[in-house]
Amino acid sequence: MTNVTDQDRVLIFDTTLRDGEQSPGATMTHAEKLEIAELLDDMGVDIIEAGFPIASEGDFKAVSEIAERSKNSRICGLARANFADIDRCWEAVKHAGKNRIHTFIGTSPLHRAIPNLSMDEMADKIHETVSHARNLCENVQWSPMDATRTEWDYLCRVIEIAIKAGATTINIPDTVGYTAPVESADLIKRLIETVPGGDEVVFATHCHNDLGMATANSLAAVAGGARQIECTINGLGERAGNTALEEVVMALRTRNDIMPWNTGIDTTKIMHISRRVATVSGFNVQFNKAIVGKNAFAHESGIHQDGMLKNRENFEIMRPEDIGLSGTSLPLGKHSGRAALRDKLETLGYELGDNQLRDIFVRFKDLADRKKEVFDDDLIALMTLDEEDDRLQLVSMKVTCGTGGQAESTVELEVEGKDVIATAHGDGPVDATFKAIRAIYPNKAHLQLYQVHAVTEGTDAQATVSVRLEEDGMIATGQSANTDTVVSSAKAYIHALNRLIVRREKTGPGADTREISYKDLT
Ligand SMILES: CC(=O)SCCNC(=O)CCNC(=O)[C@H](O)C(C)(C)COP(=O)(O)OP(=O)(O)OC[C@H]1O[C@@H](n2cnc3c(N)ncnc32)[C@H](O)[C@@H]1OP(=O)(O)O
Ligand SMILES: CC(C)C(=O)C(=O)O
Repeated sequence: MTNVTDQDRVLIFDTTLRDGEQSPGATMTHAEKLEIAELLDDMGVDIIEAGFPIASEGDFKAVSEIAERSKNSRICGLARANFADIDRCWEAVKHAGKNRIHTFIGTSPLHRAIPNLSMDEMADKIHETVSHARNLCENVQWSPMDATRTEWDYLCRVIEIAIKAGATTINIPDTVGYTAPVESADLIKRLIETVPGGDEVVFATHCHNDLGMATANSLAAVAGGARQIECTINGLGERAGNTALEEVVMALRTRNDIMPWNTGIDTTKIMHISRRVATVSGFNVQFNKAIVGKNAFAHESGIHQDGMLKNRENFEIMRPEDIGLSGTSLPLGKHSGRAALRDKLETLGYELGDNQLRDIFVRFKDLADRKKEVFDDDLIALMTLDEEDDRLQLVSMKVTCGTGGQAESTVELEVEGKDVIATAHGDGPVDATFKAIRAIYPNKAHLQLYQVHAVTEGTDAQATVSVRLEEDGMIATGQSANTDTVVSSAKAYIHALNRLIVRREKTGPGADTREISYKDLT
């Protein structure tokens, strides 16, 4: 085992600002780095790897300022195996109340070939550089890069040298995401047991996700005796990324029965920092990403929604509140059932009997078949529109429009039980459609208002159209919601006309002296 005093405690080492920033395109500004470091410090990250100070003036300044501002976390910088890197790193991290120099060199046969060093020459370099780092800083981490592809005997030898030279943490990087969970646990366990002094340092695990096993490998390493997990927010990092902080932390918390190790992370801060890192890095989180994906606590299908409404534990192993979300989301879509629809309508203030629910459910499914997600406004629009007593009903319509000529609209209406078709041309598809409706049902009503709102998000948003007609001082308004703006416009116009007809009738005999005349143009 390691020298972590509390053997149940796993240290969280966050490298979002170093390995995370190495994701092509994820570069963050100075101010953004300071903000993320503050959030990491505030959420209880034990060690923040704030950058690679020799890499650039900007990295040096960022690490220095993060070190100056740090409150609780230990601030660490990365350095290659040479004095210049280590000195520069120390210059930056020395401002922190708690600091660390992290120095590394590639120890696998492939990586030894890069600087063209023999095994003995590399061993000497490790001794020199770790000793140098330790003379500057009492907290030194050493990493044999590509450890999981390094020969066992050589790995033991160089780790022993680093420990003797003063390293306090030995990190075992799976640099190319090559290892598997069983191997990861076994490697750490055997290193701790075999390397002299192995039980006096902290062993750490640094996994990459090339085969999608970073989280599993990190947790297996902890089972093998590692007491520090290196990770990043949202799993940001080189290639397929690093172990995701939110995954290992929530896994340890949720399955503490079989993984009895704790972290110091305030998990309620996870969602906020995940969103900030996504924004500043420009790397959106995939919808189905564990813990922080948009769908991680969302249930659309009817059977799941019904189960959730009866008991959330039916389909949730964590509480969304534990990561800082306000609650579960039950988005309505084509897979939803009556239970979720009724629940949602009730929260919107609609109390429905069974028959009403049945009717609205049919209309809801019809809409959901045309739309990815049905939002609250969609439901309100569905509830508001009642087409029961309409004299004029839209049967079908077809519109041709574009460049090089007037728009043409052919509309088929059912007028008091009889189907009538008219074709008209106009200045755009809506104008042509209104003219076709007027050809079928002539009237002298003036169009006082025509308004379109996209009430929901996306290109498949529902367009809510409002139309106001005025005839002889009588005003009638109509509304409609549809994913097709022109269809929505036609329906709103027809809705207003229907209301006008009712108004005329309500003003008594003689009020509507005009005959309803229409032409069958088919
Ligand atoms: C697995 C990891 O994530 S390791 C960290 C990787 N991160 C980065 O590389 C990001 C920051 N890096 C940089 O800004 C630049 O690479 C710098 C400033 C560090 C170096 O830039 P340059 O001097 O132009 O070198 P360049 O990047 O072309 O090559 C890397 C050099 O470092 C050497 N090197 C690589 N790792 C180590 C090491 N651990 N110890 C000593 N030298 C090393 C290489 O052999 C090569 O040296 P050479 O130029 O003498 O052949
Ligand atoms: C510097 C080391 C720890 C690294 O990032 C890796 O090996 O992936």
